[in-house]
Amino acid sequence: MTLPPGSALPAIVQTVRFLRDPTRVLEGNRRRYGPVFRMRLVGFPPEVFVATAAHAERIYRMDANGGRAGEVRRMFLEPIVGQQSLLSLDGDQWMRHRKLVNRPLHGRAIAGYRDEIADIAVADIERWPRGEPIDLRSRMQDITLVVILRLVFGIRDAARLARLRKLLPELADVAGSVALTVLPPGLRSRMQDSALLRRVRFLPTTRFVRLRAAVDEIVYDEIARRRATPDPEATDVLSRLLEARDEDGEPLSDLELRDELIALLEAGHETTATSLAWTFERLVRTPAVFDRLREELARDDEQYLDAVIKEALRVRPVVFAATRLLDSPIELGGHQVPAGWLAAPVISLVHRDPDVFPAPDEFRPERFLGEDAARTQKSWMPFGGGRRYCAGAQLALLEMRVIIREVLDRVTLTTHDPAPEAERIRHVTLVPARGGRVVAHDLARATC
Ligand code: HEM
Repeated sequence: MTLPPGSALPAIVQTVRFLRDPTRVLEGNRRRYGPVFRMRLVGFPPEVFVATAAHAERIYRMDANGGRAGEVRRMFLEPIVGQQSLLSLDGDQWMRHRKLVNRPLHGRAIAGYRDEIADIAVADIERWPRGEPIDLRSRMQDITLVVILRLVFGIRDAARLARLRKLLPELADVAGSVALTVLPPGLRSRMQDSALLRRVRFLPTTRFVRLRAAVDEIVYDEIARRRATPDPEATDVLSRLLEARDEDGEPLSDLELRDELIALLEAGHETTATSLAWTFERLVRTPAVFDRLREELARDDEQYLDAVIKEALRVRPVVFAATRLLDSPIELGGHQVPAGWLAAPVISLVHRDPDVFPAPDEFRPERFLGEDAARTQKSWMPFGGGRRYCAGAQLALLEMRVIIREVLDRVTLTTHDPAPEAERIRHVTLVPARGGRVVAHDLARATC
């Protein structure tokens, strides 16, 4: 059996092209080589990409045995999320964490969050300037950051909340900056650990270490305070994790709790904010859908809202691939993929499969309503798949539902530019190149 087909261009050329326009490169490769193709990206093992739900499913099935997602993510995320979180662990350790973290992030545990998410959103929307362009992605980041700090970290103290609201975006920015991520991991950690280099202020590692230390000080102090005075009524995720015990009756250590909190923030804050920004970016450019959504919400029917959210996550999935590192070889589409390779279901390509989603570039929430909905099920994977399926998917969908409703209850949004915003790569996500720019108008004034 042969290796999957792919470009013979040098890795550096493939990488530069990919970073400039990932969707176009991936689409181009699918057209040229079919639904299973290989690429070389600088600094990473050889990688196979797949573009159909059936092939993606085969890769997700490796989660039980032979596919490591944690090791892949550590290549990007270890400096910020550490080694002891759901994002970065594999094997039995990962399973122990997953069981403990799943409980506070599911079903009834988060159902009670609705009102608090709405209050956080309303407080922010009230402050939006009216009649001038705003960058929706950063507005949404503000909202989803406070949601995580209050409902996941359980922070109530206003001064502490304000401090983390300032520090965390700065930390995320420097952690994801090109200057830091291009450094090979070994060199990066030596630079971070060197007392001498830490005095060189302009180095990205110096700024990163300083910010991480400032955040850690607050997070560890919060953990210590809450251990000292547990509140049995508290419903935030940290309070529940402090109570949680594994099968051997062991709690999570302070280090594990720290890594887990930062991982939930890292995985859950920008992804949700960007998905919301894309949803509005699509809505303002598809007036018929926007009008129908308003009408259905006025009737208090959320079915169409759910379809809008699904369609936005389909046509603009923020995480474009759910990558695994292969422990053992796998056969994909008649090709042999060796152990040691990366294997990535490309979510954005699966979501554009024209056999499942006719006219895939159109924003058509109706695909997810009525009889059509059933055949989309296996091919809709914005939250990944297999055992590593997003642990915060229910919370993310709840946030999106509540925040969109609160926005539409208060303002109407318009754009002067009918052209779609381009996709720009940021860390492992695809964000709107102009930040999801819209103009907000007070509802009362706009409708009179
Ligand atoms: C719309 C928003 C979100 C999107 C699109 C999203 C997407 C994803 C994707 C694609 C993965 C990788 C799955 C895989 O490898 O198969 C993932 C993993 C993860 N997500 Fe999300 N996510 C979102 C929101 C959240 C939120 C709100 C949280 C928690 C507060 C969260 C926590 C996690 C965690 C902990 C993982 C790692 C799970 C594991 O490996 O066991 N995510 N997410």
